Amino acid sequence: MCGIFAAFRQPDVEEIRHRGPDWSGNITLNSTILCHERLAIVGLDAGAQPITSKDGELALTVNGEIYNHIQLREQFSSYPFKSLSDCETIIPLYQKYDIDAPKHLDGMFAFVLYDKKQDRIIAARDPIGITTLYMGKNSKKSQTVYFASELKCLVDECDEIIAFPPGHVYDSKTDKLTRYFQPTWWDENKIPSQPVDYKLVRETLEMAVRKRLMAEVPYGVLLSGGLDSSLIASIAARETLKAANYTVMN
Ligand SMILES: NC(=O)C[C@H](N)C(=O)O
Repeated sequence: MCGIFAAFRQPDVEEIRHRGPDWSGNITLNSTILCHERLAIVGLDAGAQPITSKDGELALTVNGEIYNHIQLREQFSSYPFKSLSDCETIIPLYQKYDIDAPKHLDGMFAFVLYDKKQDRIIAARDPIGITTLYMGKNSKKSQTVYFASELKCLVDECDEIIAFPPGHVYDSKTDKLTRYFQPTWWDENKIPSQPVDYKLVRETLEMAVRKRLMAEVPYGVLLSGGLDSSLIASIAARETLKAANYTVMN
């Protein structure tokens, strides 16, 4: 499991080292530090983080898997990607959409992006909070904001800590958290009138499992033994076999 840590306008701290374990990286720009402990899943050889933009003005640290990264690469075909990392697609998304960037991601993620020119930090967490992220402040350093995958990175330094709310984005420019995930089904007045379409349920579940199998490393399924996990395991097994046959035939 990857781990991230960021201290906006206050470098220091080493508490996330135990995660990864494939790579440890950090970058300091102005007085902001971003750290990354990597468990390599996609873009194995060149996906080390923090990732920077070509001009070095943007730096990014991510714990997550971006399922629509191939589509995003196609969308930003003129962006000079440095790696095959799924996470690098967040940089051109930020350049185009600013704090709306997370709206265009399909995945589980927690990321922190630092914009050097603006001395600005953006952080976001996936729509339902699959990936952990905490945010902290220290009342004696009013300018400083901390982010980390684990609470223990922040407890010694911060006197105010929150679990970063799922589906939100933080912007240091306004010092505000904004909800970006606003699904239409949240409107309690919208009661679906369509009868259940079991074929659609099946296809949607299959698609959901398939897109999570994008790893370039071996994977497994943690089973509780109930109906849901058994279904997921059987779809995963079938999809893996299909992919293996396809690879052999080609
Ligand atoms: N695993 C991660 O959280 C980061 C990225 N998806 C990688 O494969 O390196």
